[in-house]
Amino acid sequence: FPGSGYGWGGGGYSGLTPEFYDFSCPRANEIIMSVLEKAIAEDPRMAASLLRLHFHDCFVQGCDASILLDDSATIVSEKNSGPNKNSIRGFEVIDEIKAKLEIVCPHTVSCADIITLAARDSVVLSGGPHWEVPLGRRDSKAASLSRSNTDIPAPNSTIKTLITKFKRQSLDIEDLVALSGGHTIGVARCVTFRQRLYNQNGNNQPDATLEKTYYNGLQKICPKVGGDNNISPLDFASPVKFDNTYFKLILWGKGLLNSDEVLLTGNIRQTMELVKSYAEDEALFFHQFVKSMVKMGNISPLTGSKGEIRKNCHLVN
Ligand code: HEM
Ligand SMILES: [Ca+2]
Ligand SMILES: [Ca+2]
Repeated sequence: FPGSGYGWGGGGYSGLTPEFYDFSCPRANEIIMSVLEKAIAEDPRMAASLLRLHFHDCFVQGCDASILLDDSATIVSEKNSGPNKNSIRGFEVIDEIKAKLEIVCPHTVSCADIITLAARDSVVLSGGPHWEVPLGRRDSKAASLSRSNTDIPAPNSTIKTLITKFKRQSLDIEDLVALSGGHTIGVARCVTFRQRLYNQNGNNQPDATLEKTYYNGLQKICPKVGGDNNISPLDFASPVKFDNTYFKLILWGKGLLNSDEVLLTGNIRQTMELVKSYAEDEALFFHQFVKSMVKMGNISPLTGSKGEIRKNCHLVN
């Protein structure tokens, strides 16, 4: 089996293979990469946004491009869910890729595979690891606003909730910690971390695990009232570089979201030890991140005659 070691998801054989478009659209990879090189050069944050787009797609009905569907007579779009609204980005870049691919190989490359490849290439272009992406996902004919609201973890989640929500996707503790390392790039809005600054436990006190100087800086960006959309880097030391600094910052009390810091402080020995290991050993982080990205990318793919290849990623055919 070509690409063996990759086509296997958490629950077994996924039916996907890296060679899927080798004959039907051999230039797919290079076309996607060329669009991304330009988009990320113009806006370095776009790499982060595309990585997150993949995560928010895969956690709702699997990696089926459900997140790209707009509201219509039959669709209630996931774009308006709590985790996505005023937050998720990258749709225009996916559209540009899809338009180019439709010219070269019409009705061939799924929107779901485009998102998956764009996430991988975004990591590569940010200085992270490269890996082979199993391909052959097809696109959904439905979306789920309700599951987008319930299945994507919130930033104030406890460690137990994070573990539970990952487990629901057949992702384990190693996957949770490694994939959280996606926060080595990109930013978050004040509304997603305000609670930690002013009222973490309902006692009008900041989160005690926040390092003091970091906390002082965050207060300036994120006041008690207003400034909801002010942004702060998830990894302020290297916000556009894919590296292991995210884990070092957590050790220093400088993780931005509650969901970041509780990987260390949430009293689960295994997550705590993984944070320390990844902070010490970038190669180890990269190795596990790749494994976990393949696993996340293999969540409930539509294959064979299930789903469809959308002509326009915004709409069912
Ligand atoms: C573990 C549970 C997770 C939680 C609670 C979480 C939460 C968040 C939140 C609240 C933001 C900021 C959104 C905003 O302010 O608009 C964010 C951004 C981001 N997340 Fe996560 N996330 C999690 C896991 C992941 C995973 C698994 C990945 C990918 C592997 C990821 C990649 C990103 C990236 C790259 C950004 C920055 C996006 C940008 O700058 O546009 N996150 N996350
Ligand atoms: Ca989906
Ligand atoms: Ca970084």
